[in-house]
Amino acid sequence: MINIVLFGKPGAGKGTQAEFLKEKYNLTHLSTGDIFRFNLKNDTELGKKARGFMDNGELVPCELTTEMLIDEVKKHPDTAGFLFDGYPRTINQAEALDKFLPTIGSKVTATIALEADDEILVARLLERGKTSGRADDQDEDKIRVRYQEYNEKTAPLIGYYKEQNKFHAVNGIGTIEEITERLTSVIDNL
Ligand SMILES: Nc1ncnc2c1ncn2[C@@H]1O[C@H](COP(=O)(O)OP(=O)(O)O)[C@@H](O)[C@H]1O
Repeated sequence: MINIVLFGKPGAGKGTQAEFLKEKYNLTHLSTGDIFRFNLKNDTELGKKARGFMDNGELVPCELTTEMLIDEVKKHPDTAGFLFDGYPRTINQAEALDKFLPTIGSKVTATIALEADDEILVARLLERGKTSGRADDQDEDKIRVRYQEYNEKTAPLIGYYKEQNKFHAVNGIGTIEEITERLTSVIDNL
């Protein structure tokens, strides 16, 4: 089983690249953002609990997120592996994943970060907000909160995975195809 954590700031292109990588490597793509948005749209109990946090650009509490993620993983017992997109986003979540995966005989294979400058990313998000209907992409203040959340809570994961020799970074600026190529060359050399 190969488990890849796609890592990067909001707007870095994780979702776009995940679409290609899941096909190429036959992986199950789990995007916590997408799962939350599905629950929001369908007004589920989980959606009701997550809405306020998401609309403000804040992280949803870890217990809720981890429980949801583990439920999703368990739905795919026969998969060749997972592509985690948007999870883990805190040290607490990374530790939860490192505790859970061994219970299904697995582990994180590698974390790959898509890197890009903040100004480029904010511009991308505002552009996406024009068409995606995502409330958190339409307001610069909310975007700023997401970057604060990233810097405070998610950036420490770089050190966490570096210590485990599992951290790889690729340049996230270029055409979609160029970036896919950079990612596949990392994965093919794992
Ligand atoms: N691992 C997580 N932990 C807590 N909250 C999360 C997590 N993943 C997604 N969310 C919530 O969903 C929102 C949107 O997630 P996502 O689409 O991955 O965002 P982005 O485009 O900012 O990377 C986040 O701002 C957060 O509120």
